[in-house]
Amino acid sequence: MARILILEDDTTFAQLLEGFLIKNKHEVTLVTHIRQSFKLIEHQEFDLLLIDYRLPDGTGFEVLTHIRDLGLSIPIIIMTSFNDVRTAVKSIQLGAFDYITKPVNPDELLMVIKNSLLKKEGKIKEQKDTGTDFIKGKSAIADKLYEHINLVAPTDMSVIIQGESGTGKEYAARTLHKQSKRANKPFIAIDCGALSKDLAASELFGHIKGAFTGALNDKKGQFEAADGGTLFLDEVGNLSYEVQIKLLRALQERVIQPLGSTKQIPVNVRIITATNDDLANSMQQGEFREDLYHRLNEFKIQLPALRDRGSDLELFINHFIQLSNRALDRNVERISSDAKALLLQYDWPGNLRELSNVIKRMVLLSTGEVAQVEALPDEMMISINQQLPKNSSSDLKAVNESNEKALITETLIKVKHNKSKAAKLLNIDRKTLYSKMERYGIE
Ligand SMILES: Nc1ncnc2c1ncn2[C@@H]1O[C@H](COP(=O)(O)OP(=O)(O)OP(=O)(O)O)[C@@H](O)[C@H]1O
Repeated sequence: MARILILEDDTTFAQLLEGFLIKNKHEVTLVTHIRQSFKLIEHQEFDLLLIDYRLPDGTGFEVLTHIRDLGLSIPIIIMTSFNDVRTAVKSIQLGAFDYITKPVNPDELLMVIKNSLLKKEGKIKEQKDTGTDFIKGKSAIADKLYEHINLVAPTDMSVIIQGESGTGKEYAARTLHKQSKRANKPFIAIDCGALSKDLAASELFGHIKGAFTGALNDKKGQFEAADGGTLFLDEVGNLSYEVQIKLLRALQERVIQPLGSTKQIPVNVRIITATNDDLANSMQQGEFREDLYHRLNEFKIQLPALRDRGSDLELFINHFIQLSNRALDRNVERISSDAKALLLQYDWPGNLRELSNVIKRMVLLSTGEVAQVEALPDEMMISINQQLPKNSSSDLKAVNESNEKALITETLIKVKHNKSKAAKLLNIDRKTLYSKMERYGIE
């Protein structure tokens, strides 16, 4: 049983959710506005927040930032429409545990809630710690990436890992650590995006009792905790200017000074940072210190977007199917050709994290050995169609055929593969529909 706060302004949907979660033995509180949720969070304890992204008095981001500023560690799940997946992915950077796309599938929701609660209790080991769920890929771009990783890993150089959200920056940082001389010492990952301005310095460098209101005991900072090992600073661009100065000093002088203390503590830490913004740009705008940037950027690794990884996409699809089969006790052996065609066409703005979520949902919804297109979010098709105008082909026949194929597939999904209905909507007869489906290889 968990105490769940639902923040959702669509009251009918919220009540449906409430009923469903109560049936599954959770305790539920419903609110429709952000300001109501702030009041409740201050006075009541919750195990989990389930938040709609678009709300009447703001967005889910404001709740995430508020929770972060309060220093609370309640898992937050953002509910969003498929079209907002880019924003949902951003919410993960701000500390959300996960996101779920609307229309919410009940089984998927229960799975995400269960994972969040287990993670909160520390009952699931971070998957990222194990070596078996990691794959490299076989594309030319992956070869280049691992060539760079292998080159720089054994050195003590500071590395900046740059890449869009969900491309696997933390995975890459762990790989660098594992392949370094520091492998037997700690690897500590800090999400700078989820740290409030006030807490960041104390988290990194520690504090002594009484250093500020609320500092009831001495606290060791992560720099000290990572001594001898690697400190991974994710979303480093979010650190405030004051913390940037302290960080630079720690790197240059190899000592840290906990807040409120006069003691200098020597530290030996390798720094790996990650960013999905262009730090060079923040630097030009005066938001990120140039001296710190150069100190962090002794070597840069660029992680490719999933859409640019060519044949790796199929490898990752199969990999995530295997992982999801294991986690969800399913037995999906393959995906139908039209589902596969969709997965290969989509542009994956949320990269590997989004792919992993979509596949997990697909496997969850597939009870047989073949995952069908119905197990993919309908909106994915719409999004693919919006991508189509980018097709720069000057071959009119090819463009027409590709549009026709997309429209037929989309309609079939809409009518749940009822061919008569699809033919009617498309304004063609059934026979023509069958022959077109055969020509385009639509199952
Ligand atoms: N090489 C890999 N092999 C298998 N799975 C991977 C790999 N890299 C990333 N993933 C998957 O993608 C998810 C996102 O990876 P990760 O957290 O490292 O991305 P990120 O770029 O650090 O994201 P963010 O920008 O949001 O911080 C992981 O939880 C994992 O499921």
